[in-house]
Amino acid sequence: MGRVWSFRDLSERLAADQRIETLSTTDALTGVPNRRQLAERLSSAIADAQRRRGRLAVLLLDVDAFKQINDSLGQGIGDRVLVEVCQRIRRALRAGDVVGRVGGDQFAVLLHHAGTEAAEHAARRVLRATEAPYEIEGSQFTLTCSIGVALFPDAADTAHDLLRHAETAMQAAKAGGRAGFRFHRSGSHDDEVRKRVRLDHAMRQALVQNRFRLHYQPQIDLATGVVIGCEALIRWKDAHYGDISPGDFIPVAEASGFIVQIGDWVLSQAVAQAARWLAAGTRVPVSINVSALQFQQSGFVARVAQALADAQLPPALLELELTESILVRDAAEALERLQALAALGVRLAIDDFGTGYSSLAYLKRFPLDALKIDRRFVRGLPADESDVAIVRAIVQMAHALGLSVVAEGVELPAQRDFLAQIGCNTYQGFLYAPALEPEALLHRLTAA
Ligand SMILES: Nc1nc2c(ncn2[C@@H]2O[C@@H]3COP(=O)(O)O[C@H]4[C@@H](O)[C@H](n5cnc6c(=O)[nH]c(N)nc65)O[C@@H]4COP(=O)(O)O[C@H]3[C@H]2O)c(=O)[nH]1
Repeated sequence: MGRVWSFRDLSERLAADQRIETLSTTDALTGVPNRRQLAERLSSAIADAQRRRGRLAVLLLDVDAFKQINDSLGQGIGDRVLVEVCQRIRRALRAGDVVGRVGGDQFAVLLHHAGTEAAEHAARRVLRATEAPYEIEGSQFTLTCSIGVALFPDAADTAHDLLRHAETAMQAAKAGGRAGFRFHRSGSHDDEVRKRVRLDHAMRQALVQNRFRLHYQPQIDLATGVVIGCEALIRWKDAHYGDISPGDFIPVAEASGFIVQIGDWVLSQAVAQAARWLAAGTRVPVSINVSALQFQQSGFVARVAQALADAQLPPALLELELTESILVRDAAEALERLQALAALGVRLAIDDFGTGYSSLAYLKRFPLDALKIDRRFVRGLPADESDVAIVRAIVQMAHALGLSVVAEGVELPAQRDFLAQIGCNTYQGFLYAPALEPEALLHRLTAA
């Protein structure tokens, strides 16, 4: 049966809704916003400050040793203490500032338009106000509070993070002897810098102490299944840090410039290894990764020539993998350098193709031999339509330009089979083998 709503029903309903809304956003004991409402008000204040390029501060206050008050004077008095603390905080602040109860004995304060100085004044006022003697139901006592302060935009730019940082600062105030306040110190950036500096230092030690190794990942001809080359990948086992991935330390070396020395070491090690394999009767071309900074060194071409001469390696057994960014950055100079390298007789490949900006037509200007398709495009093969379209297009156009194509990161037979079917030339990936120690690679080659 249908329900007929009267005005009375409606107004009761609205009142009930209002009550529910109030209960879910207000702290029942003190009547101030609860954590949820405070976080909402903080979020909108942040959005507003962002628009105005303004500032704000969050204070997180915790009553010191509140449990003792509860235990010795009883929970009833404990509750009244919290109500009084809350009133004192409100009176110590400006009209527009917001106080909320965010935990048992924790209050948070949102100070609009406040920077360091204003936040410090407010924290001092709140501490003074809450430290004045209390008299509740005949009991007289004093208490202290600890406050943590976090500023927007200095410490964080979300309500959640500001509250979190204010809490950490409050805990620091407690650890520092209570009854005081602390600002959040944004250590994360400094920590990051320190970490990078330590890693850079450790890398320099590692090179001197000969802790780097090269492993070699086989590259397989898709038409014949024969290993026709390998990619040298650097490995670092540090005495203190353990195994460190090149994905972690190469970017640090690139940022500090140390990549030039590492790259030089890789070059001489890789050509020496290929020369040893050749001397042992196995002809395996080696590819090495060349960073942009290394490539841009004025002596780079001469260095490559020297390394080949030192190892007496035929240049055709060395391939340099360059990133697309090398071609895009200073095209005229890059072209000259690539021509000099091609004249030496080394092979040139573009690594991680598809992730940069160069178009295939643009590649025509450079004396390249191969393109390596980034493993991100290989991952979705053969099911992902867009990966299929991209890989197909790269293979077709590369072939039109006379370049051979190497697919990276092949992990599944279905990926390999699809690549073979569309005429891709070579693949590498865990499906055949990860990067192997030189002896293990030779073993795979001779056992095959
Ligand atoms: N998921 C998956 N990954 C596969 C598969 N097959 C190979 N890989 C990994 O893919 C990376 C391929 O090297 P990259 O794209 O040149 O990416 C390299 C390269 O940019 C850089 N790097 C490594 N060695 C050197 C080096 O000697 N010199 C320079 N400049 N960079 C290097 O570090 C990056 C990471 O190297 P690694 O950690 O050795 O990671 C290697 C390799 O171990 C596979 O089937 N699936």
